[in-house]
Amino acid sequence: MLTLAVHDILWAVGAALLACAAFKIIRVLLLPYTSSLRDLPGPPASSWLLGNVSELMAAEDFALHFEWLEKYGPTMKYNVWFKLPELLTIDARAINHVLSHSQDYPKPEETRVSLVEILGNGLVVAEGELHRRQVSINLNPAFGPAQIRELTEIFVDKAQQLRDIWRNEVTTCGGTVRIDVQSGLTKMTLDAIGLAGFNYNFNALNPDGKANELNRAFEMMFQRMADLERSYWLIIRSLIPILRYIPDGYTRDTAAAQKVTRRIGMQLIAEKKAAVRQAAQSGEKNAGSELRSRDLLTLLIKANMSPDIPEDQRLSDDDVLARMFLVAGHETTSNATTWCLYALSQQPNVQHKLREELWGVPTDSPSMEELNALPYLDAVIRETMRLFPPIAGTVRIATKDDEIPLATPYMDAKGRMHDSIRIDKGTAFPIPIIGMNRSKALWGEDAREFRPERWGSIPEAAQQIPGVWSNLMTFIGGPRACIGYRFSLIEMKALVFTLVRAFEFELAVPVEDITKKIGLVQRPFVRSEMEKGTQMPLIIKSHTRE
Ligand code: HEM
Repeated sequence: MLTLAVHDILWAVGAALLACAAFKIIRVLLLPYTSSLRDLPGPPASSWLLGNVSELMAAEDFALHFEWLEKYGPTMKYNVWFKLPELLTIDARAINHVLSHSQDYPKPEETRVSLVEILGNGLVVAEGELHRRQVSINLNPAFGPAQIRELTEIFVDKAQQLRDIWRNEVTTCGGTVRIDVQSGLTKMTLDAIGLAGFNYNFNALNPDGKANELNRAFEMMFQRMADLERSYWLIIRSLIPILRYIPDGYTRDTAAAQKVTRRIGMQLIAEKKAAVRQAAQSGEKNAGSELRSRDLLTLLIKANMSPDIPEDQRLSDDDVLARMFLVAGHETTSNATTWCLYALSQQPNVQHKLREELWGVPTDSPSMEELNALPYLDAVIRETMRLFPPIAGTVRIATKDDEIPLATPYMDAKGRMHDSIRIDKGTAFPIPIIGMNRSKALWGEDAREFRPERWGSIPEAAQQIPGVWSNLMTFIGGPRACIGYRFSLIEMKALVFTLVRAFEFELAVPVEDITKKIGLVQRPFVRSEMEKGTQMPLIIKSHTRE
């Protein structure tokens, strides 16, 4: 009797689950006819199963997105699998609405879950009140101009170390050498974030080229983050939570890497807490003058131990450890600098003009103020960040039905005009970083060209872009904008200053041979050497001044 009851209950639960799944599937399949996006203008789907996915995958460097935006206007839709409509808008007012209402538009759950697996429950993935508290209490001060000024010396030292390594190679090879600049730049930025972030020497720029234990663990984590967007298994796994319990190479690798980062991270935290306590006890007022005391982790620990912070608002050691993964920034900066050297290799006049400005500075080791006082360097960095944003796009999810205001009204498929987009709860809202940065409608006909001179006066339309920095979407905007942007910009200026003074750069392969693949960042590849992985081969020659 009891067996029968259990059996019946199992059947009932199974049937309920099946009905629930069927209801969800039917609802999704009906979206092309029920979604509030259905009447937006846009290209017809090529097939029911693939929508426009195959054309999108065949297009390079977002060319199709730009073609569509020019044809259908700044607010449109295209179709993905099963003809599901996907919104695409570069309307500055709409983007501003979404970014400034960050509580209503968080990151999608699957992105957050995947990042938590790799990074732990840190700032990049925290939402709501927890995020606000973490940023306002503990992090913002550590990323302000005063702190970044202190870190400039680290950036300049590390840039000079990279310059000396390349100079040796040039000398050994008799005057010119082909170098994969991306590899050296990535090592430099890892070393810089190690020292600036937590006074840890990754020693990635070491002469024997061997990676230390923490460096290897980080390499593994970044590799896994890049895989998130490339592997079908990982995409499916992020969408179906139960699959995450199946042990695979991915979980094994990330767990092993996390074990190493946790052990070394906790040891660093304990050392820094002891040092902060000791400094407080001995009344040391001058703790900020040493390299050890200016790293971001020490600042964070000091702020967290301050008597002004109520006990219940302090971060735990685990929270602090998660904050160490701010290194999420190092590959973005090296990637942007790689594309900057590429752009300069394509524009000898710009390279020459920049070098002349840099040689006007009477020191090899400039301060933050000296770097910021160079207008052409500034314009070159802005233009690089506009044309080559390391992160091409991101996405948010509407947590409630909403009406998003538009600067430019659109005409729907039935000929009616709308000055807002109606959006249903659960709809994805992409933030097309590269789409806005390269839009002809916003930047003018030469939007796809590298032209630092444009920064003398930017078009009025571009001035509406709600970016946290420089009317660009590169670091996005609103409460969830990148907090490391000042850090990156000065690091990049230190690198470009040091390298462009020392060397002349030329592309080592025909320009058509360079392509990009999107992982975590937009990585460069050589078409005829895909097996070598990501690289940016440049011919480097020492610059000599008469
Ligand atoms: C060129 C360099 C960089 C670029 C282009 C960049 C870009 C971005 C973007 C687009 C976001 C928003 C991602 C999203 O919400 O989907 C972001 C967030 C973030 N970035 Fe950066 N970043 C750079 C460097 C850095 C550096 C050097 C650091 C730290 C030292 C850093 C720390 C962070 C943090 C902590 C967040 C999360 C902020 C939050 O959610 O409140 N970034 N970054």
